[in-house]
Amino acid sequence: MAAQSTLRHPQPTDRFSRLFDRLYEKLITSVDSWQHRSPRSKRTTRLIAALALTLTIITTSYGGYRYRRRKRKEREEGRTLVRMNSSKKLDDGTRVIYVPYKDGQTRRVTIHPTKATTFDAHRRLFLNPPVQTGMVRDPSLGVPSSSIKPGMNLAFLHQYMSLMSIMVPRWRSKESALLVMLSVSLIARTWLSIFTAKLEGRINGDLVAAKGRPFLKSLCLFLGVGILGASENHYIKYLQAKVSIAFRTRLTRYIHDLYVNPSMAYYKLHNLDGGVAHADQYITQDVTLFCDQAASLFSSIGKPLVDLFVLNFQLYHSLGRFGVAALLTNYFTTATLLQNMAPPFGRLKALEGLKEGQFRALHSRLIANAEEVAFYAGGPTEKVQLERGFKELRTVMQGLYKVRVAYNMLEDFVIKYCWSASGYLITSIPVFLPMITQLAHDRTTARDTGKARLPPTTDDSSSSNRMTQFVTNKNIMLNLGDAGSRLMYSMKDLSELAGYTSRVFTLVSTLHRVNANAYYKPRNRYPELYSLADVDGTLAKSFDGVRLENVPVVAPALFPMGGEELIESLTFQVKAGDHVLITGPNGAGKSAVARIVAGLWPTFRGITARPRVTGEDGIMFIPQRPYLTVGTLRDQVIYPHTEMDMQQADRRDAQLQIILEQTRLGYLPEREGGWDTKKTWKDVLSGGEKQRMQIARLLYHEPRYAFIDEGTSAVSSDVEGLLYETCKGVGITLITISTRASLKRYHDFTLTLGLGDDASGYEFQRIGTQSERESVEAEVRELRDRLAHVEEWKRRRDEIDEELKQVWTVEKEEEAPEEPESNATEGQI
Ligand SMILES: Nc1ncnc2c1ncn2[C@@H]1O[C@H](COP(=O)(O)OP(=O)(O)OP(=O)(O)O)[C@@H](O)[C@H]1O
Repeated sequence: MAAQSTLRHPQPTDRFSRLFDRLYEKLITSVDSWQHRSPRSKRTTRLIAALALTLTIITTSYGGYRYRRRKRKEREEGRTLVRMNSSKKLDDGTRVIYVPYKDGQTRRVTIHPTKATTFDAHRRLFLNPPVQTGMVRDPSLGVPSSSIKPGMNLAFLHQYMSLMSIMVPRWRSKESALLVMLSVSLIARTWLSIFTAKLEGRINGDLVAAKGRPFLKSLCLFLGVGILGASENHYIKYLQAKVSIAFRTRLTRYIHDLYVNPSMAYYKLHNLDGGVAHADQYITQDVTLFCDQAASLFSSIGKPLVDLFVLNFQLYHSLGRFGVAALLTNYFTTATLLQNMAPPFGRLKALEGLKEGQFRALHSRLIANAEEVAFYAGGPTEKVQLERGFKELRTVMQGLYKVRVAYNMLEDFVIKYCWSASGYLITSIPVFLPMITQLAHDRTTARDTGKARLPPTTDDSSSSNRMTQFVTNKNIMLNLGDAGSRLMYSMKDLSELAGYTSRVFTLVSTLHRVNANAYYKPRNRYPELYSLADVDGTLAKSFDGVRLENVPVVAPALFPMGGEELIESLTFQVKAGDHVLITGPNGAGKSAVARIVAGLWPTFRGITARPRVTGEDGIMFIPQRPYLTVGTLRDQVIYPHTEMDMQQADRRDAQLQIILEQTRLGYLPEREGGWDTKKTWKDVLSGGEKQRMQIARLLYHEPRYAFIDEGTSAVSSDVEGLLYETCKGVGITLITISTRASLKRYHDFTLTLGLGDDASGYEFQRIGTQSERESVEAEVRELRDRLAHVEEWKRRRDEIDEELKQVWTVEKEEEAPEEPESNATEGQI
């Protein structure tokens, strides 16, 4: 028979080849028909093609040129911005930062702010969880009740999924891609485990049957697979770390957007809401632990689950239904047993986090107030507090480790020994009871070899086969045991994750409550008077001036308690050019007025009106305690501007120098080594210098109105006057809070608080008017009257002393009756 020509197409036999051929023929036919239909000659076609090619080359080159030019410009801009350690802020709030990259290059990173619509959508998840989760207890509290204990329950599922919607915002996000890559790697790793188990089985089988060549071949393959397996393991760990960082980045940015924003949640959270103490610890430590655990969840739970599924499927082929059923029964029984005996790790972890935060806060406090404590020599007292904080933390930690060690012992015994023993028992089924698994074995072999049944075997080959099968099964069992134990261990991780999830969820939901002002009035009853659910006033921010109309001055209490009323109803107005001095005794509520106007404290009733913007052309507040920021000397003057803002405002260092001269701080740049010097300014500058620096800030920003709260109390009186005159000279309307009557000369009005018997009265007067003079005279008269009584009070005090002496003498005599008697006896003798 003639050999078939190799040039001839062999007849495609499979379905795929037939489909391919059909498609290919269709394509050729359509190209032919298009050529026949085209009226153009070959020359025209060539001309068009040449033109198209030229055009493509030109546009591509131009595009490439523009791309390179843009990149170069970006690099140059990046270098400048990196040098200035600054960032660009776009109109939509997007920040572009340039970070150093390899070999002096820079990389542009764009940070988009979280959209308002995203916050709106999430608010429902965080403030109104489904009823089934059991998290809604008291709707008036606004946030889900924290009384739900962290653990494996529906509340945890809801909390976890809500946080996941922040960390993986879209299917097409970078985080989704990372998770897909991680899942694929985990599946690949499982496949490699099975492959290795089979290979080991084959190596052992070849060894028993003394087959040299196949043995060496399998050994080489084993080494190759080993390289893949080892790299795969580390790649999985790398991916897991990347997922954790990506999660943390998303979550931290989201929390920062909620925490440090124009609604000043960073102030309100601690001073008004109180739902979360030590937010710093939540943001730094708990978020990190949560992200690490959440990222490792995919490996610690996802991988064992995939392993269990795939490996059980494999075992089903070798051990049959009976084996797998026995195996699964064993797993479920022990898993249920362990689950029921597991201590509440989630709750304990959450408690540990809380105590850790409190201990850290004590240390932060000591660092922040080191000088004051040192002056008082208060070290021993502070130490007692620190040790108390640590003792509380230690008690929780010890409790956690105690319950953990007992549980771990049980877990290890069950997983390592009971499971291994039952594993060996089940693996031996095909050896001792071949009839049970014969069917499955035949089916598997048929699939592997393509034959329906194995040929009859000799004794040697049958023992080699048994060896191969046993080692394969044993390895798969070991992998299965490992997967099962990892799943069991991860249950503990899961319950710890529940603790972190609960803490992070509480932080995010409380921040949502603060931002949305979600303090609802309770149904069927009145809210606490002057609580956050009882705010009926208005803060209007589009007024040229400062005006309070029937506003009660209330020192607020933490939600849901009611605040303390300092002044029942305050009304006054400050127009441009009318400088006002707010005065009165300590604690009368002077700074409270500034807090209400700044929007830190609520306007419970009435109307507060103020300019829209803070800073230039608006209003500025100089707080009682001077604040110095982290950064250069320049940053101290321009705060809250950054260097970038200063450039955009077209301001120069020379102008800053003039401002410092005006505040008598002109020597600072030279003394400190220039504008770019970075120091801990809080410790470098004296009390008076700090206050003068605050006035320098005022002169830099030139607002229309400025509240100065005891801003010059440490400044010498000659410089004080000069500072006030300079501020007035540049057109700033001053609203000064001070107890110094001497400051009246720089102001036009006084608002005196704390008048009357209960110190809740007030008076708003123009300085120098008849009534103001009369009220000052009345005050002086009152003081004189009081002084006139001093001699009388002294006399009365002496009388009381005399009376008391007599009482004490009588008491003493009554207390010691024995002594006179003995004296008398002595006298008689
Ligand atoms: N964050 C706060 N939460 C609750 N109450 C506060 C808070 N800050 C201050 N208070 C209270 O409000 C009252 C008024 O405080 P404010 O600071 O306005 O007094 P002041 O008149 O400025 O006194 P001083 O002259 O001592 O500065 C005080 O009784 C004070 O204890």
